[in-house]
Amino acid sequence: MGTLGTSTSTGQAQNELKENTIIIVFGASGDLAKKKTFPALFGLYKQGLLPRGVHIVGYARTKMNDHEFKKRQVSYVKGTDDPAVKSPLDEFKEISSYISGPYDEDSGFQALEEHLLSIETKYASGPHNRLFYFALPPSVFIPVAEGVKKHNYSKNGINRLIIEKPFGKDLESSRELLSAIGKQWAEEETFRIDHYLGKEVVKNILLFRFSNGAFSPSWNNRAISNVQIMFKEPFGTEGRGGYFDEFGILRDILQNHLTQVLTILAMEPPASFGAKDIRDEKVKVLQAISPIAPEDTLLGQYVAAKGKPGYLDDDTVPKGSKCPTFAATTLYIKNERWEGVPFILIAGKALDEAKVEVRIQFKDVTEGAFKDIPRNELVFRIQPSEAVYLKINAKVPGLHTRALPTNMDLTYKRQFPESKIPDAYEALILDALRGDSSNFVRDDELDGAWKIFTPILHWIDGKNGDPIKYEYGSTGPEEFGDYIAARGYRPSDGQYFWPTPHAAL
Ligand SMILES: NC(=O)C1=CN([C@@H]2O[C@H](COP(=O)(O)OP(=O)(O)OC[C@H]3O[C@@H](n4cnc5c(N)ncnc54)[C@H](OP(=O)(O)O)[C@@H]3O)[C@@H](O)[C@H]2O)C=CC1
Ligand SMILES: O=C1O[C@H](COP(=O)(O)O)[C@@H](O)[C@H](O)[C@H]1O
Repeated sequence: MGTLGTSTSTGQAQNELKENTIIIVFGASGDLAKKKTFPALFGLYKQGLLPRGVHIVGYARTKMNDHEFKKRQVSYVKGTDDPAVKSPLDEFKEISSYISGPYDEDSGFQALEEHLLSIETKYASGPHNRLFYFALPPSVFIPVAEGVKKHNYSKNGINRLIIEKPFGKDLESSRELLSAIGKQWAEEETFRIDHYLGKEVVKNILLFRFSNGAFSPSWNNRAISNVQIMFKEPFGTEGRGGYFDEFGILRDILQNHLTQVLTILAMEPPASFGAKDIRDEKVKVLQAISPIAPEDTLLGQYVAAKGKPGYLDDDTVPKGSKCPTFAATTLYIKNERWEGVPFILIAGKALDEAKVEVRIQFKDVTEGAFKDIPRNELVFRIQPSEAVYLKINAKVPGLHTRALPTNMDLTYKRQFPESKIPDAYEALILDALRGDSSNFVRDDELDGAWKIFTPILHWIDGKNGDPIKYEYGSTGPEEFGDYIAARGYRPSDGQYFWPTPHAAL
């Protein structure tokens, strides 16, 4: 079986950091570091996938002693330890350390450098590599990128920089960010992470599309009516309101995660599965999409219900904020393959369930006996319970002629019972260590995505488009059903009776 990414042609990852490597996590006191970055690093460590002799260094302003840092660092790591034996978790804590310092003063980076050098004296001579991970708010990306380049850039080894989204707030600020960081860091050194590109089912879309000839003839506007890419979370901002209110659901989820998924669904076959060819094709999709129109956008904000607080009840949210916590918007790709097919992006917080999925709805069967039968749908369930399934109509067995929508089902747990589904952050950090940027966001992809979203974001920031209230724990604004119906979506559940006089026996 072939593999994707830079490992395809050579069978070997390129410029892999195999030893003498320190991973430095900025923002080590924060939510992302605690919930995702450190657990992913531990996951890789446990599997023996980090470079030999690796060290992890956390950096942030918060003053913490070693004990406090390590307690926090592993607070989201799953599994229990047997206190009688030295566990991988103990080892992981031993190779980790913490330095506190500012993000905008030389002194902090100088202290960090001393610490890094003291670790490196224990390494064998030869190149010393450094992977810098920015688990930071974008407001400090630039000073930290500059400080690190000035004081902490390894002179004799490989340096890499992983930066978290959101990359800016609109096209202009994103370009400023790109340009400021680009002055110090080469594009090949910069890995812009969008963790949805590390999710197993998202990675499967490429393979599914381009290795299954059965689907190629119908992957276009002749067969497909509409596509929904939907993100649902059953909890609200809960303490992250300060961050969230500045960005809103469009910048938090739609402009990056869902748009990235869209490009993979819609791209033309790449010349190869190398990083450049894949990203070239994704950029072409973005360039073929017009900016989003306000009339194609439905905005919502959750209110208190079922004993749960509303968005405006969160102390970290400014009073009277109009920030959308739910959005549905429709993108049209102006090319021969996709002309006329609505790609509906939907994301909401505090909804009725946790679910992220892509739903590709095929057109009705043409005139004739089955013209009213439910449509086929191909669903990629990204999470939870990863699956790909195709809704098809089948005759119910028996002496009657009744058709029922049923599923051809590839549920991962059933189909691959032995396989562990990797965590997205584990997969992407490993890619960065291996120098494979296929699943990271290139500068022109970012530019393309911001061009599509900036006008609607400015329109919303100008206090236009009052969000519609929806209850915590609901399916979103009541208008949502009509919104997707108006864009061609038809629910496909229910039974179907054969349209003949002796139908339902
Ligand atoms: N949390 C999550 O689930 C996800 C987050 N992200 C992205 O990761 C990045 C970090 O997110 P998250 O960890 O949630 O954010 P936090 O608000 O927890 O910030 C991380 C750390 O940065 C420092 N910090 C926070 N605000 C400021 C500020 N205004 N100026 C300087 N330093 C500040 C704090 O450390 P100290 O004060 O100690 O220096 C904090 O611990 C963001 O870009 C976010 O969009 C992406 C995907 C998921
Ligand atoms: O980037 C973000 O993603 C998380 C959801 O990530 P998931 O892997 O759990 O689906 C979201 O909660 C957060 O608001 C956003 O910044």
